[in-house]
Amino acid sequence: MVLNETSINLTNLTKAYGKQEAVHQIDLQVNKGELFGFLGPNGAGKTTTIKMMTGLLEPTKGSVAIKGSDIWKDPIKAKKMIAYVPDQPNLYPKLSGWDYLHFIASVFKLEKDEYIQKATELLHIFNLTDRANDLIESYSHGMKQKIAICGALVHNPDVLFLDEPTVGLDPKSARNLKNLLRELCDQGMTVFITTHILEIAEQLCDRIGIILDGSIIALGSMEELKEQEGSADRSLEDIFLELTGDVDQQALISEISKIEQGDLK
Ligand SMILES: Nc1ncnc2c1ncn2[C@@H]1O[C@H](COP(=O)(O)OP(=O)(O)OP(=O)(O)O)[C@@H](O)[C@H]1O
Repeated sequence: MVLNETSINLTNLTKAYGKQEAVHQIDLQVNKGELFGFLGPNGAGKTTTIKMMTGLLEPTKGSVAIKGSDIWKDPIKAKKMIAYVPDQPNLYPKLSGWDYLHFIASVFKLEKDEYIQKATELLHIFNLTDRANDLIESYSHGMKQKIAICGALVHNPDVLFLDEPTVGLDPKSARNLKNLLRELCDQGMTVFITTHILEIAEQLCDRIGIILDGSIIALGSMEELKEQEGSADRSLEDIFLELTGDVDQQALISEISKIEQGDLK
């Protein structure tokens, strides 16, 4: 359910590392209840953008507002409304899963009866109930990712940022996460995900933004992107590869594979 109310507002957002701009003058609005997918090839500027959006990296120029609060000028108010799960979450290895969730609840000053039921449900959804009293250091990569997602959701953020959320998850956990994200958006949460898995963006996201060399080069729903690219029966993969220029490389890949097979005469 996408509501006509802006949850995330990026204005002229720019990040330069030395002389090189990794993110260049991005303007973007994401609405309440929207599930937004941010795609782009390696090095395009996705992580740099998401880090600026979550207050971890200071923009060189421009601003990020979460429900009207600037993440740099009014960080406490803005950060109370968001949760961020990076692709390699930084967890406390000497805490158990439950300790971690209690810790998050204490940071956000949640009432016990407010979060225990929610945390119990989240642990169940992600198949972590039986391991919740074990130390996080004993968790697999996927389990660490899942407890980080539980921690992000336990305080019911207005806006959730996820960097490559399904990488490392088994198919059942990935499906449960996708269903959960859709449900949370339908209830009014705004979700911003980066992904390299185009199928996920295609099936799950209300709108997709494609970033290349720090600029957004395509933006819209799947239908709108197909219309913009002039063909209704193309997949997001076709559109993505064409827009990001990878189609040209296909010829090179074929040449190299011919050389390797020894049949280039
Ligand atoms: N700390 C840094 N110092 C200098 N350059 C950086 C730094 N961090 C990122 N960059 C550069 O900024 C550009 C964007 O990087 P970023 O990590 O945002 O890309 P990405 O889209 O997340 O890529 P990937 O899909 O590979 O994770 C790249 O050219 C990268 O080399």
